[in-house]
Amino acid sequence: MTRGTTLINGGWVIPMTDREVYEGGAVLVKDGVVGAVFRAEDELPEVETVVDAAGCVVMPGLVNTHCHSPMSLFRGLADDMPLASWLNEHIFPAEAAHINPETVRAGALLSCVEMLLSGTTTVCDGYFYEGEVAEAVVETGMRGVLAHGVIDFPAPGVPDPSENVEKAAAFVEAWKDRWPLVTPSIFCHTPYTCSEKTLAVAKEACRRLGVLFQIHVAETEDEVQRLKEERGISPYQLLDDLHILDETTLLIHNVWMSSRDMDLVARRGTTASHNPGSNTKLASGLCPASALMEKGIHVGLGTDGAASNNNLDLFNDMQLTAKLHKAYSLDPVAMDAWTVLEMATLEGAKAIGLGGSIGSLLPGKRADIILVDMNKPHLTPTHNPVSHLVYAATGADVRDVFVEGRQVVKGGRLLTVDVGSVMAEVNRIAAFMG
Ligand SMILES: CSC[C@H]1O[C@@H](n2cnc3c(O)ncnc32)[C@H](O)[C@@H]1O
Ligand SMILES: [Zn+2]
Repeated sequence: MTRGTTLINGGWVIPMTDREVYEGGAVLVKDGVVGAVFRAEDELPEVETVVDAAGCVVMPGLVNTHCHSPMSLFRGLADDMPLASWLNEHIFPAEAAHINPETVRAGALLSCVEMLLSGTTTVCDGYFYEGEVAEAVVETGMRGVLAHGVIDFPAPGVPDPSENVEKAAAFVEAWKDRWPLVTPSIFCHTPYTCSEKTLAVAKEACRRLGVLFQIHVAETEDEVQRLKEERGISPYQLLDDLHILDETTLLIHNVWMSSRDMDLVARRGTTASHNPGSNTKLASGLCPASALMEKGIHVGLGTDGAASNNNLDLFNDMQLTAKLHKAYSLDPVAMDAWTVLEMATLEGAKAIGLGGSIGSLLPGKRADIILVDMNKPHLTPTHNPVSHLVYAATGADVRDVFVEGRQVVKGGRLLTVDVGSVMAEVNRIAAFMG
């Protein structure tokens, strides 16, 4: 028996290293890392702890490639309107009035709680006071690629926009080697709220610091149309002219893309985040995710913030992705369940620069593992667990969650923070919002 070893044994192991389900398999975890994956017929090692996974799917934790975690504070504050009104008339004013380090910490804690309980182990996030988000991620035991936001207006914590990139770079310096589960990054809001100079300087800082550059792009038809009228180019051409499109840039939304834009992004090796919940609710449109993947672009799934989705349960977004693309293309084969599951795990990990360490249960990768309980009426019978994960399960079916080998959810209960207190604090803050 090797000390410090855990065997997650039984159920349907889906390692995401191939399109195979190991029925009655097992996963060995040692020192926070996946030690081995076993098939039913393999001999199992003697270990210190055994977790009984009978009746459960055992798979990599989900990867949320786009979120603004503090925005759970604004959940349900402004619904049923387009992006421009949502942002300019409701969200920006609410941020100016209510965002400060304490409220960011409270909203981020709530989002981390929601994500962990629904099986998301890694979040790629961008906001203001992102250091507070990082503290919340550490406290709850999540993994995160966390970005300080850059916008050319006075913003929470950055009253002078001329200091925005400097502040973002300072965040990266502060978190670069601080906590192994936190990878810092920089997030430019959009090509229409950041000047060309800001975009170029922010990307240059990312290059110097060796971190991911993130940006919302081509979210609405109006955004693309305006740039075309003003400059005669697409936002992708603009970003490429500024040398921003490369393998360490994550493009978020990508709803209004031409095939020329897609080819350009593919040539540059740039990655993408698909946010179907937010894009449908704001009536922005649908990202051509299948076409992007056919061109070899890594596309992950994102929830966006809880103010535009309105929850952070990636199981919802998986189901939406599978169904929307079929309806839109009139092709029942489009976005099959395996493809969607890959987007929510390994492809998402690749999209945010963590493909070498998470997203599958390949031995040597970090042990971010979830158990999804199939012993539920709405998941019975289990002819095909992959089908259930995409078309029938919800985050509430997640039983256990491990991040870096540490159990943070057990039997549907969070072990790291007191959920009631987190909710009470957000309710206290929300009481001040009109
Ligand atoms: C610098 S990122 C934080 C900034 O982005 C705003 N935001 C949230 N969701 C969206 C979206 O879908 N499109 C554009 N901007 C968005 C958020 O409110 C923050 O101000
Ligand atoms: Zn966003």
